[in-house]
Amino acid sequence: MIALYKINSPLAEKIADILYKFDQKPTFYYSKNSLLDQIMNPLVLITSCSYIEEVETLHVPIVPLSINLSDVEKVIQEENLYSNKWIIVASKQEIEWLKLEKNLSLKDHFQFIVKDNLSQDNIQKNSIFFVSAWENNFLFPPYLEKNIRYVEPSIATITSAVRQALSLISITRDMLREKYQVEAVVNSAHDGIIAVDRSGHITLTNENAKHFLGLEGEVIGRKITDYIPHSDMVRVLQTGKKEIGDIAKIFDRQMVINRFPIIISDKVVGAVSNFKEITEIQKLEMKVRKKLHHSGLEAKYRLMDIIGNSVEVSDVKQQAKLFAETNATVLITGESGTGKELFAQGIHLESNRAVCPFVAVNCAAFPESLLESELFGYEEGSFTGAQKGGKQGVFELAHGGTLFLDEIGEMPLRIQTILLRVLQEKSIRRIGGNRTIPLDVRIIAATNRNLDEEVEQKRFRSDLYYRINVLTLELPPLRRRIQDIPLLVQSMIAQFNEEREKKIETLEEDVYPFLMSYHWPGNIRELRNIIERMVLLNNGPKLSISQSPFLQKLQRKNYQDLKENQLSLKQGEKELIQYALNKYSNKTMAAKSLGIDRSTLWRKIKEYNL
Ligand SMILES: Nc1ncnc2c1ncn2[C@@H]1O[C@H](COP(=O)(O)OP(=O)(O)OP(=O)(O)O)[C@@H](O)[C@H]1O
Repeated sequence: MIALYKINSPLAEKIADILYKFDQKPTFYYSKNSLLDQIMNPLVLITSCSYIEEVETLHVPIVPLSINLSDVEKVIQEENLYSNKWIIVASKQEIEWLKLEKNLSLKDHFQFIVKDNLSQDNIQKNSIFFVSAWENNFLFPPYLEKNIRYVEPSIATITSAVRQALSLISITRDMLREKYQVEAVVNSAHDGIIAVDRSGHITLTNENAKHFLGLEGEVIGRKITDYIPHSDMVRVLQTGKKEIGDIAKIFDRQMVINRFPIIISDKVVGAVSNFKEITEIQKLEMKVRKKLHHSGLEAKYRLMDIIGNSVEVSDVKQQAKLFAETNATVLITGESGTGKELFAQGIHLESNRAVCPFVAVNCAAFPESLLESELFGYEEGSFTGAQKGGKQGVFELAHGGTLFLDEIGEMPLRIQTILLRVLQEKSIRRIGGNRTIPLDVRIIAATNRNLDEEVEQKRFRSDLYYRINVLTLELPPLRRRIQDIPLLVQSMIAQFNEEREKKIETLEEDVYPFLMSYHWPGNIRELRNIIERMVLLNNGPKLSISQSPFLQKLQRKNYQDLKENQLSLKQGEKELIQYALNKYSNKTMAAKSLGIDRSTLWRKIKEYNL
């Protein structure tokens, strides 16, 4: 909107007509107070240059309107006033304005008198007085009436002022939009933000900054050093250098502070600082990790979900529970497929790190160079093909939680050395980076190798071995816990039924002896695979050997295995007989299920002391 300040008729009507042509509705104000009540955005004032000082303090754009010398010359020409002496009477400001005009042929012939200095002494009767239209309330002596000409700004002058006002409105609108945008950004930030000008006066701040710095009331325009006597922003103003990640105390709170110079045309014109409480960053970090954690960095199995009632498994579960209460590194040993990762997850979920990420990495799955970046991450540009912005390694992803290093026995010696340093220093350095990132990660390592032997063979660092071998969990192979097979099988059938939409109820009883006498080199993973294939290929309610080529194969394989290894054969036979005896209270039935006669069964019972 364009407001007209202290503009009387007939000039007011003239300006209003021009404004209407530009689709603008004129609004007239005659006192500063009425204007103060009405200030709205974006508002531009058109007023005589005589009143500029009056309205300057309103901080709205002003377009000065004045008569100009060509307006005066036009009157001279129209009335042919060439023989007279010409005096221009106007306010001090308007005269200054007129004197600035250039290239006018008659300029040097005018005498300028500020209206307040007009007196009998400087009034010469034969002069012609050109009085600015704004000064029409000045009282001239009656005998001079005929010598007075009131000069108004021409249509061209007014039109140019209106055009100026319109372009100011559009600039103001853009500036206001930007201002609101900056305010919204600054206020929506969780950081404290404060900016100062070249001389250290505060030009902008948000509520968080006020809160952290304990600022009250209007602080804009005040010196930053009034509040923070040794403010580091003063140094940034002097050096023009940004300072990132400074850690300092502000009123007992540990803050991370960034400071940036504001540079225009190579000159430091101010500085801006943002700061955040370290605890806030840690909370955010935790949130991000939790989010990541939900997208895959999560443990699923609790210790109580691990199936098995055998003494062997119950003991290990008991031990794992105790380990979960500590923060110490755990080494889980056991053959492949015995459930080492399951136990690692169980310990994590039982520990006070349960809400934080559980990250598993298989050290045997990566070539040396990739394993290093997988574990410790890398900085941008550290090698060809490195991801923009760098990449977090699993150590960083597991911060606050547990990192499961599976098959640690396969880790190359060079990486073992880095890992040892990380465990000692509790911090990592990304590849190609020079900053140290402190971390809180619990390590659970697993191996199916004999690490003592690996150390002896110098394939595993002894110092790393001692470091990770604080608490050891030894998982029994499946052949040493065959009593758990029926339970495992039932739970697997239930799971595959759900996954494959099948309705298999159980396994025929006569299958168990074969499953229980097999030596299971692949342990539970192998059992799982076999059951899964059987479920896939059967539609009846029960899984039986005759329906399953896999079981038949297993039967033959079992026989061969037993033949190859007399010890296993004996052990398998003993366990098989024990199973049959537990299962059938009647020895005839037990013998029948084993495919032997009663007397052989009795002999075996004696032989194995059953
Ligand atoms: N007690 C259990 N109950 C049910 N399933 C189990 C049990 N233990 C292991 N499994 C299953 O066996 C498979 C192998 O388990 P896991 O990966 O934990 O073994 P691992 O010892 O870590 O093997 P590897 O040494 O090969 O990495 C998984 O599919 C797991 O779900």
